[in-house]
Amino acid sequence: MELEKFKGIIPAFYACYDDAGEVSENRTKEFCNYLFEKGVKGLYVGGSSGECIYQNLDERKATLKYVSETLKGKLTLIAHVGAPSTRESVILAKYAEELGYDALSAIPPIYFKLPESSIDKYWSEIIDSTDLPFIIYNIPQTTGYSLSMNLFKKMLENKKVIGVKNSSMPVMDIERFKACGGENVIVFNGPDEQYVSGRLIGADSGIGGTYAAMPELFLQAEEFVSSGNFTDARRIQTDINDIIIALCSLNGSMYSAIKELLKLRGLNIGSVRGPLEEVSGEDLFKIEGIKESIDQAILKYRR
Ligand SMILES: CC(=O)N[C@H](C=O)[C@@H](O)[C@H](O)[C@H](O)CO
Ligand SMILES: CC(=O)C(=O)O
Repeated sequence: MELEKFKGIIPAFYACYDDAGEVSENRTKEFCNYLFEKGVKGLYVGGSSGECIYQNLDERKATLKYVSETLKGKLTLIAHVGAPSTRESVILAKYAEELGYDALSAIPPIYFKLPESSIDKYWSEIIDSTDLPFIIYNIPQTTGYSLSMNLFKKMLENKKVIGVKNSSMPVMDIERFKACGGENVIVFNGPDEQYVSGRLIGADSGIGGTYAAMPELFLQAEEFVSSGNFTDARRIQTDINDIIIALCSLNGSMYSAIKELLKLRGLNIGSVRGPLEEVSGEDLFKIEGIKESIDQAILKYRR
């Protein structure tokens, strides 16, 4: 399996809505082109940032389709197909394969706290439904399940499993998954606030929810890491973290803050879907300052 195409900055794609809150073909395609022009490696479509659990099957399929129509063959496309039931996940997986996606990914089952045997079965049924490679999504803070080394090893016995996107907070988890998987397995850094440390401890690549808000800064961080310039890598991580903390300190959800920020950066992809809340009142004005910080950080490191 050729893993190079998965190595680089892979933003998690946001849900793109029109002003009435419906999935928007135009805005989805505009967002695709925006990120392509920034120079990212690929996209992770339909995950947390894609508001997957708030969209029905048709809406998720539409988004997968618009993205592949715009970027197939141009960027590495990963389809997140995790859904409440195995049945729906398999429908999405087969559809992503038809559309030419490069890989599938899924969170563990949500809502019921199921035993590990059910998680194994869930992922395996998705994997068996197509010929695509599969990336496990470990995100204990939202799913309540923390991937065990046992299940990780067991999943790796299936050659279609190429890696894990690890969003748990201890960077050591990345080191452990990498030590267990070795060279032929790809570990993606999840927490954007730890991109640099994740890469240093063994992550081969990154998939993140705030990359699309400031792709320039993550691309620059990656360049510092890969060229061994750790002083600047650490400095830019601090600038990134100040920005993420500012985005998360507003009323409303982080995704709403990011979408308002993107409007100031010249791209309108609508707002968020309830129960996610919109940023409102005084806090809306603070986003102007966050945009300034991003602009300044971009200039600071540009040579
Ligand atoms: C818990 C969560 O959503 N994690 C995302 C995925 O790994 C991250 O990319 C965050 O969006 C990011 O680190 C900001 O906190
Ligand atoms: C990485 C992320 O935020 C997502 O799952 O969409």
